Amino acid sequence: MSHGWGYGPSNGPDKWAENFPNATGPRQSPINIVTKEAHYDPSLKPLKLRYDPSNAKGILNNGHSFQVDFVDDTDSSVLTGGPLTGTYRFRQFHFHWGSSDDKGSEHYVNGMKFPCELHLVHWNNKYPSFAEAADKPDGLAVIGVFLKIGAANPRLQKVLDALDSIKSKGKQTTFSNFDPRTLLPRSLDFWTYEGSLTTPPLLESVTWIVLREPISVSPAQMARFRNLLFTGEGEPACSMVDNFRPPQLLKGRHVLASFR
Ligand SMILES: NS(=O)(=O)c1ccc2oc(NC(=O)c3ccccc3)nc2c1
Ligand SMILES: [Zn+2]
Repeated sequence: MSHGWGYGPSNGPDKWAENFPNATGPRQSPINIVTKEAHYDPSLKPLKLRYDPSNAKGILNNGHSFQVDFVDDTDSSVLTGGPLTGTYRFRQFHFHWGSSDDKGSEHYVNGMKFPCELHLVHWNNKYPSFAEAADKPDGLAVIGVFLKIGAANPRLQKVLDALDSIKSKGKQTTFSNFDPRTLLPRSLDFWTYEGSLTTPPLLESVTWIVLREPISVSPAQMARFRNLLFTGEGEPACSMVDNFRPPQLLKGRHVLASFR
């Protein structure tokens, strides 16, 4: 059985190009955001997020991260505004993190890494489904939020408390009545650029919207992310840590800023 992609020495980001040719494409993510080179664009609109907490469906360990899935068969949880044209339906959020607090984020800011990064994944409702949207240049919009070490974040508690029941790959449980807006910082100032999924198949279909203001996470809370396993029940346990792709070449792209 060919080993699937992952984050280890034999199947990690440096090996992905062997099976996923997008890996060397012109609009790959993540990137290092050099703030002085981000151009303020007054035509960018404020982000508009409307999430219906009752759309929360479940939480799943997918073997690469864990994700909280939302029902996306109506326009009840959507993202509009910012750099976007049209309406993007919210589908799921997930995280990337490190084995220690000095790494973990996928995007960097002026070369600075954060211990964790939250991604909220949305798809353009001009397409019939996520799958149909996922390979279109304007198909997806992902909001990235940095987590920085500080006081314990009470908004993370419900998510962290659910992790005990999805420790190994393939495990899932119900997760209901949750408003992802509670995970966002006060300011919705953002950088935006055209990029890709940061995991295989690395589809170049993502308008990235990375928030400038991080939210807090405590070292004890970070430890709970690291209790998860990449591996399934009955396999030799491998801690789910360092599930991040390093920054990719800009290849001529420009990053825009919604703020001066
Ligand atoms: N790190 S990332 O770039 O945000 C990223 C990377 C890879 C992803 O694959 C999916 N698939 C679905 O959400 C999905 C939604 C509905 C049905 C099947 C899959 N979302 C992703 C986000
Ligand atoms: Zn992600």
